[in-house]
Amino acid sequence: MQLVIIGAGGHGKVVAECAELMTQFSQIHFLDEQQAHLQHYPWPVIGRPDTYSQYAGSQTRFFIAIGDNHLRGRWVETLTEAKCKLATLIHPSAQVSRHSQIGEGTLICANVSVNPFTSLGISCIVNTGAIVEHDCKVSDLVHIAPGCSIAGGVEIGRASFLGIGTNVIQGVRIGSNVQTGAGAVVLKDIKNNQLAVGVPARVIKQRDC
Ligand SMILES: CC(=O)SCCNC(=O)CCNC(=O)[C@H](O)C(C)(C)COP(=O)(O)OP(=O)(O)OC[C@H]1O[C@@H](n2cnc3c(N)ncnc32)[C@H](O)[C@@H]1OP(=O)(O)O
Repeated sequence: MQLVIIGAGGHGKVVAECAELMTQFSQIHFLDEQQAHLQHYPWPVIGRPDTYSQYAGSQTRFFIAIGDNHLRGRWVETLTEAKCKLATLIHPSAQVSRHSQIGEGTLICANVSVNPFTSLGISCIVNTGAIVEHDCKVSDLVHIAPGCSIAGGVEIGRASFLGIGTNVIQGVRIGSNVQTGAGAVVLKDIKNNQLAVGVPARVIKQRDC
């Protein structure tokens, strides 16, 4: 099975290394706009993203290594319409409960813990060292940045981004397209399309839908 990763930026490197450590892909390639500048990579950059269909087939899995949640979502739509299959990548050092559900195209990075009866949607990023406790519902396209701790029974809506080191107490509901700042401590619900920062987290801005 070969893996074709769309996006060879910083996040792409983390994705490729995770895939390499999983040892189930015979080849790992990138598609990126910056093909000419990335020849030093250990994983070849074989074309631009818009050439993806050339690589589709039963022996190929795709992974979208784009940090922007909304842009990643557009790629999910494109690849799904083209019937391209997405890989789900789980770093060997991660602890993922067998009683949790992980959606297609999701990345679980090094030293992450996902506890029982938690579900993660399609094309989420659970970044390095994050903890997602029991009974959480994490919707599609959510990014949980490195070092976040999400307590039990938390809900996180579509395409939200929890900034690095965010802590969320149990039972909180975070809407869709929410962003939290680095180090935020979320003690109460956050509605859709809001940016919240600080300890405790307070909403400071509306985000574009
Ligand atoms: C592997 C990886 O690298 S994954 C990526 C990890 N990266 C992150 O998690 C980034 C998180 N980003 C942040 O925390 C940013 O500071 C953001 C998104 C909150 C900034 O949002 P912006 O809309 O640009 O806000 P801006 O910088 O104008 O700040 C607005 C106010 O919030 C304050 N503020 C910004 N970030 C924070 C924060 N994390 N905590 C507390 N206050 C903050 C600013 O000081 C400013 O206050 P002021 O109005 O009193 O001067």
